[in-house]
Amino acid sequence: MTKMIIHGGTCLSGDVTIGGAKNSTVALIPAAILADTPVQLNMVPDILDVHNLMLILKSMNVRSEFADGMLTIDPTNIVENILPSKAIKSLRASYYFMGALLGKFGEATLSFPGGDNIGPRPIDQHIKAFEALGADVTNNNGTVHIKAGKNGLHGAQIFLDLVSVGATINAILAAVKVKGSTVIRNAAKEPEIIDIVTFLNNMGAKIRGAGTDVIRIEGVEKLEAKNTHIVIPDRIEAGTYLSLAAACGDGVTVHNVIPEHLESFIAKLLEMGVDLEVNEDSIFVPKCDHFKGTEIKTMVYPGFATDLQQPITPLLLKANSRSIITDTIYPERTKHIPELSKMGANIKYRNGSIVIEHTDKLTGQEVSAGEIRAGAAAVIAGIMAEGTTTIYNADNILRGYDNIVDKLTELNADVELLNDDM
Ligand SMILES: CC(=O)N[C@H]1[C@@H](OP(=O)(O)OP(=O)(O)OC[C@H]2O[C@@H](n3ccc(=O)[nH]c3=O)[C@H](O)[C@@H]2O)O[C@H](CO)[C@@H](O)[C@@H]1O
Ligand SMILES: C=C(OP(=O)(O)O)C(=O)O
Repeated sequence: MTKMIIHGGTCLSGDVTIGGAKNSTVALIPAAILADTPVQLNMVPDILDVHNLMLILKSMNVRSEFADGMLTIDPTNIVENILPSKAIKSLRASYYFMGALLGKFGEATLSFPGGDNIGPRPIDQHIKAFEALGADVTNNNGTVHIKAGKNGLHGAQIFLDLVSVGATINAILAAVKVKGSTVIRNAAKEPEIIDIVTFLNNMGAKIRGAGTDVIRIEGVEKLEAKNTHIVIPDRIEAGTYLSLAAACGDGVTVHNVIPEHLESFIAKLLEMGVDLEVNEDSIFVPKCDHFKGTEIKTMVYPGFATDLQQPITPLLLKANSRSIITDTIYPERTKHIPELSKMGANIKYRNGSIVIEHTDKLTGQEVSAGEIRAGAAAVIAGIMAEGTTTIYNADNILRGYDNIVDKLTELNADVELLNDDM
């Protein structure tokens, strides 16, 4: 495990460039095994999730190489194999191998996926989709076995009971090479889903409607990569740096942003009085001294992302009035509260909502990154605080923040990573 040391109190300025989206990349990599040719992805973020997915690929004899944001994956010699359960459990998105392997071999056996500890994360809707496509699914002590039933896989009508990013993508991966027509209704609309569908369609898939709540798929026999797929920018990483820049910046430009992917987040910052300058693919955050508290409810896209409720919290501590956050997606996503409280934050969990009051001063402390975005909140709080903050379990941050130490250092923050045993 790794710890992050932050000497707080610095004022940030300059430029930061956002990497490719974690939540696209972690689906694109499993999707790549459906290809009948080698595949190239560009703008791939250098994050632990990518390295763990590469280990899973290796266990299936799929060669991958990663350098300077370019990831090459060659699935042409893929074999069915037992997947390494440590790597599977290190991240949530390993569940995309369920859909991808089912689509490739008509069968998948996987341990239950890991990922952030943010409350219950069932996969019943993924299973519902696989079953609708004709698969039999069993779960034996955390090992999920999915196998095409005696009539094989077939196109299907899938109605998701709730809007799920993972179930939508898994249904697409399972159905893209299945004979016949599949329709996914009540599908999630996140930009990452459009990215995966763009990747598949460029290889010959026939998928329409990504970005709406009805996705229609005509199964195809072959998927052949003819060009390099460029991963979309990470809207959650962008939101994290925007929050950081508003909380402790003296003029910061965040580059490689698609502002349309961040509309609800940008609207909140503007509503609070953060005077953002939104350009075509960058956002300038000026020095901000006064802003108001606000109310936030996390929602499915295009609503306010659950993954940004913790990163915006340290900024809300600086507002001159109370803020309230209600996470409707993951109501138990509160691992940051005890850690920020230790640092002096006036923050409480009350009646299912997070109540944040103005806090004059944060002080450096020893805290833990209980999950990726709780870790992001601790990083921002640590930079705002007086003194030194040590964040344990920093691997959770490195799961999804590309080159975070270099990016923060470039902005003038005093941050380093150390092995926990030092
Ligand atoms: C790798 C990845 O892309 N992770 C993102 C993805 O996670 P993930 O795909 O796991 O999240 P979902 O969109 O599936 O979850 C949304 C809600 O549906 C519930 N649910 C989901 C599936 C299911 O079968 N049954 C069920 O009840 C979940 O518990 C949650 O309350 O979307 C989340 C919500 O935007 C983000 O926080 C994660 O960063
Ligand atoms: C919850 C998250 O990730 P994952 O689904 O990969 O655990 C996140 O990125 O905030």
